[in-house]
Amino acid sequence: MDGNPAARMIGWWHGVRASVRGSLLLLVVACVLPVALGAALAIVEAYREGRASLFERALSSSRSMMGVVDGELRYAASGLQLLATSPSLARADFQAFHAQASLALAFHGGNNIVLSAPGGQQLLNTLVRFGEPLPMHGDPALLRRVIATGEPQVSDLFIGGVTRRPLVAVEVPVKVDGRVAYGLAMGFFPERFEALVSGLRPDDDWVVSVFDRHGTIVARTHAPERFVGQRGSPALDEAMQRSDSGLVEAETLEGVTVLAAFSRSPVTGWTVAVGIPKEALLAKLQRWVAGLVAASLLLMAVATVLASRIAARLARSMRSLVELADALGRGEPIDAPRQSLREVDAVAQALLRSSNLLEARTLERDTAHDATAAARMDATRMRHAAEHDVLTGLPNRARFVEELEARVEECVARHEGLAVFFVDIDDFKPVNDRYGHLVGDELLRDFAARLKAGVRGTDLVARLGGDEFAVLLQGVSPGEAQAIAATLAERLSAPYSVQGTGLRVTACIGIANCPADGTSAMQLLAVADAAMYRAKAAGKGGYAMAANLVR
Ligand SMILES: Nc1nc2c(ncn2[C@@H]2O[C@H](COP(=O)(O)OP(=O)(O)OP(=O)(O)O)[C@@H](O)[C@H]2O)c(=O)[nH]1
Repeated sequence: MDGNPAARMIGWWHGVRASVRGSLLLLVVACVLPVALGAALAIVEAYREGRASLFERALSSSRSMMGVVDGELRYAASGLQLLATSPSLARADFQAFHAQASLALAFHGGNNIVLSAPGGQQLLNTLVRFGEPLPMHGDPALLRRVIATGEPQVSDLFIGGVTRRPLVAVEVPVKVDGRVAYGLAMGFFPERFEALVSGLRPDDDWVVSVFDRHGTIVARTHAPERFVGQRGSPALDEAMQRSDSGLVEAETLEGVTVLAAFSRSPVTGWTVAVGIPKEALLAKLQRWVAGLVAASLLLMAVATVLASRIAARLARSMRSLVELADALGRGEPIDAPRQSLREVDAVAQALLRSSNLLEARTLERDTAHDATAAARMDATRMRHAAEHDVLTGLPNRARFVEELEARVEECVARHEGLAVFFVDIDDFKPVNDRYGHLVGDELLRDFAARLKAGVRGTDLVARLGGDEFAVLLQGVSPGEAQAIAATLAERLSAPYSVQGTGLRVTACIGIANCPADGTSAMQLLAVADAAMYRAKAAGKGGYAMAANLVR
């Protein structure tokens, strides 16, 4: 048993009796399947690349949005720093500063400007008319950081003291005589940042969120009223805690699966996250897959139809070849009409040539056979004519002598008895003379028949010529021969009726016995002839043994 799987496979393949149609369909599947698989792999690869490219776009978008947010805050800080140098502040002329701050606010996207004492008491708020009572600083921690560092600071999301709404602020220190005398802040509503990042999105589906240093949503392009103030989705939140920028597949707070990228600002510690719905990518993939499936099915259908047609055509051609071959096998003449397939046509023409050749050979053989049969018939006829008498149909002298020679040899070898009768009609000439030769002929035929009927079927009766006949009796003793001759002479002398004429003739029989009277055909015939003459001499109508004359 061959253990090689490849050899076993080849062996199995050779053992399979497949139809043309089945083989062609297998070919179709074998061709289409790898193409479809290749296309599927290409789609998967394209999906991977598309995913990577989307991540890349999301990341670069998050960086550029972060830059814009940073720019806005920086711009606010620089505006505040400029405002902080106002002589009105040095003079503590807050009313004049209120007017200056309100004017400066118009050049920024901020909501208000607030001046606070180091202890947290708001001294001035552009949202409130000068002189009216003011609340405490909304984000005391921010003020403390500003005082502690002497540098501009950006807040986290907090609830504004006047607006009672979530907002963020940029605050700078106002130094008088070298020490921080106030905190000057510009507040922003989340909508300001929403507007900034929204304008940078290439697609409205993109979900962009701006987070403060603690991961709280400061602004959001989608449903800000629901989610500002909350933390991001757990996966994104976790990723943002781990690193300053990165990529993550996560669900938004609404439950939409997105490919998200985030970047943290090294300046403010804020983070911008951009989420691109995966659905768009999947929809594209679905379109590709649907296209691939449709193309594969179409290709398969077209190929199957073509294969079926080719198979049907081949099968038809093959069937016609089988019919031709069967007809050829039966030896029938065949007609091979032109086939549409070149190879099949070549076989059909070859079968036609074979048929023609076979027909020609058969004709030749039949002709030769007919000639042989005719020749054989002629030879048989000639042989028969050469060995038989035309009138009576009995073997003639030559045949009788030939047979006698053979039988004599046998009898001598076996020590068996054999007798030869020489029979001659008495006074036949007068019959001819009186009744004519036709009557004579008829009488000769009747005589021959009676002679034949008077001996055994195995005995050979021959006409030697004229009115002379001979009989060969094998296996008889001289005594038996004599008895047979006596009976025969008796029967032969009974009246004949020829053409309505009653005739009476007798015959003389000369008997020679082998081996007593001779051991050769000619010898025995001559002895019998002599005995017959002796019988005639004795008075006709009798028989005579070679040695003795009886009656
Ligand atoms: N009708 C007919 N006659 C034949 C034929 N052959 C020989 N003969 C005749 O047979 C006759 C024989 O006569 P013969 O030999 O003289 O003998 P026979 O007349 O019988 O006289 P015996 O023999 O002495 O008794 C001849 O007249 C032949 O012409 C034949 O085929 N047909």
